[in-house]
Amino acid sequence: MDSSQGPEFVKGHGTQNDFVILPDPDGALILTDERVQALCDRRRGLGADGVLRVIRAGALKDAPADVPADVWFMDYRNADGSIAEMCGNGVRVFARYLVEAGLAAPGELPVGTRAGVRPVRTHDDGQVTVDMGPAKVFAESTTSVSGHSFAGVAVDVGNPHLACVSDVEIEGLDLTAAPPHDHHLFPNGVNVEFVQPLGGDHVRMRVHERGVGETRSCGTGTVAATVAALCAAGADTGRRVVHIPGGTVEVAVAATSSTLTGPAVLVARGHLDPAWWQQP
Ligand SMILES: N[C@@H](CCC[C@H](N)C(=O)O)C(=O)O
Repeated sequence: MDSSQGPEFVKGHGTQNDFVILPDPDGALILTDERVQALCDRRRGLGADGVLRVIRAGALKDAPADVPADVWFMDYRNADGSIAEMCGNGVRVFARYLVEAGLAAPGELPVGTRAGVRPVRTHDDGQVTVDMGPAKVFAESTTSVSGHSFAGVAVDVGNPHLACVSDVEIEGLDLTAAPPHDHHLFPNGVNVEFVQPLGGDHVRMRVHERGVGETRSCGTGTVAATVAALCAAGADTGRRVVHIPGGTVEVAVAATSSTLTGPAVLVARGHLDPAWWQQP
């Protein structure tokens, strides 16, 4: 890196869930909560829902032991600086970056995450498929928004979700504040999805994300939404086309795993100003 330049960044999104990508293979950057918050701030920073640091698993102290040291690891941070175990849209954008940067060949590639290694496949049409691992229902719970009460299922997608299926018109829900949740069931917070069946395999979804707020899409959330929609239809496995404000993804749920397929777009590349990086 030229000493007159700050760290390199790339901006990208998956169905408008947007991220700042920070290439940092050896873990040289000191990625404080304050820097993540500033990077994600849409006025004083670049603006994003989260940060994806690109680091070799062997260079990250808290990488899970089952992630080989030479695998590229997605060190994900929410906009508030908090660490989350998994980010489904982020993994797609991360894989797109690895291929565009010449760090991985197109096609099948592994990505390390705090939920373990996730196999990813990049497609020539710009779509990316992630094997999201098992999505496990572990309880039932409730929340309430805009005067409506919602019953939902707690789903572990590597990170925690409460996915609520109803016939309520979700467009009108006020998601400016975090929906209330059971703190005993979700001691580390929760992502809350509101799911509206549209007929056939199609559902509409909105989400309030832990550590971010309402986002235009949440990949792990679309998996939780699909599990909940299948449950509501009396099924354990199947597929759903999930329509989120930022676009459309396809989710398939099998007995022991799930896949998420959707677009991944790189928007811009550049370098942070060195003075800004020192005092964001
Ligand atoms: N938007 C992400 C989820 C990011 C993490 C989530 N906010 C959490 O804290 O668990 C996705 O695409 O899955």
